[in-house]
Amino acid sequence: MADRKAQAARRSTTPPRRIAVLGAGSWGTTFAKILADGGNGVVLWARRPELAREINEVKRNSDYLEGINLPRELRATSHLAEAMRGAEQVFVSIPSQTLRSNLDAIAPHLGPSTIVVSLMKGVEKGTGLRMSEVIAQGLPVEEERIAVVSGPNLALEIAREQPTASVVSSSSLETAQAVAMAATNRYFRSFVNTDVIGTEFGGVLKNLIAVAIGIVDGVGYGENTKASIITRGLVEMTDFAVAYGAEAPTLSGLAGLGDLIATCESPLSRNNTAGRLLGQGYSFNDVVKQMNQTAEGLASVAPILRLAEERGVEMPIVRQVSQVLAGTLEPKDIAPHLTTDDDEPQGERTSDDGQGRSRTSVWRSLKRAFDQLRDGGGSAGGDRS
Ligand SMILES: NC(=O)c1ccc[n+]([C@@H]2O[C@H](COP(=O)([O-])OP(=O)(O)OC[C@H]3O[C@@H](n4cnc5c(N)ncnc54)[C@H](O)[C@@H]3O)[C@@H](O)[C@H]2O)c1
Ligand SMILES: O=P(O)(O)OC[C@H](O)CO
Repeated sequence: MADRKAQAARRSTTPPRRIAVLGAGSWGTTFAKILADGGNGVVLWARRPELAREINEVKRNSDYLEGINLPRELRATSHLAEAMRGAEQVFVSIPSQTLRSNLDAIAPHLGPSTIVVSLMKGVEKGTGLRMSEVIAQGLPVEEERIAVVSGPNLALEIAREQPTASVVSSSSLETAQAVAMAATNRYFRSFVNTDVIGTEFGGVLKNLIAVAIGIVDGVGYGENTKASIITRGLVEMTDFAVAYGAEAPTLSGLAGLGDLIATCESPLSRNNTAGRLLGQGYSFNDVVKQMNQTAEGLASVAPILRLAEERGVEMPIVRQVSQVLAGTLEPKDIAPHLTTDDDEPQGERTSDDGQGRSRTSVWRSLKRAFDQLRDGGGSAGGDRS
């Protein structure tokens, strides 16, 4: 309580932060609203001048957020330099597969202490890199000034100001806190952690499970099938992320389980919608043609399976999704029980008991926890306020 009061007092006495949001699609525009409603000075970069004009003149983004009134203080521009001038924090919200090609244009406008924040939930197809890794490769910014935001964040619900929480993660707790301070308002709360790998992979992997849920929904299966896929899906997500260095508790937090529930349950989810169309019998190409917004899961399936293979992680549900996308598995045959070629009954491996993880990943987690204790701290995973 005292903390909250101190925070509020600090907010009312500090001048507004200057913030740029790059990408005026549904999430970029919603996030710009979150930040503007948090008292920050926000400029939103839209590629199309007519969209920037609509946002400035009538405070609407009718293509992406129908019926939503945007804050009066929010400004938009189609000039990247103007959006980024003097920005302390730059939030990037464009499709993951387009990030790298935008970095050269962004780089010259970064200040020496600008924080760069990824709002994206995909991995790069060719390299399998997470978005924060692509940013680190392509921009002159140290790892400590890179953050990611991920959580159960369906844009339209938040644009309607429905209470929501999310996670800001950075290898620097100070950076995560600075971003979380900016990205908190009366309807949106940002928690922090330093598990960038877990937070980012949570957002990527839940998309793949949401495609699976959409597929079985489209076929007409009911709640048992979906609950089985969600539960087994969380095991796959945790096994994979831990094998790549994530803290297991992060996958049980907002950026893992939280986002998995939101995305699997909501018809607002584009990944879920894409899956439903596949389940109804549309081909992959038809689905891509019908989607007028970004469904990141479709591009992430192949690189995630490649990465899983490299570390010996089994991902039967994600593999079945890739087979449905390729047209080699009938949507009606997707099932959580197809986990092994072996007919022997398997022990149930849950996401929190560690038994399902390979010995190497359990060992890696233990070693990391031990190293943190030995080095006198650092922050473990889990969502912290
Ligand atoms: N919409 C959500 O609810 C939501 C929530 C959390 C995270 N995300 C993530 O945010 C990211 C953006 O998603 P979105 O929902 O805003 O997508 P969107 O399809 O609504 O908007 C994408 C935006 O990127 C722009 N864009 C497209 N190609 C581009 C290019 N080559 N260069 C620059 N800009 C380009 C488009 O003009 C548009 O403004 C995705 O990674 C998504 O997973 C979305
Ligand atoms: O619409 P989706 O499927 O991209 O999901 C949006 C958000 O990631 C939900 O947290």
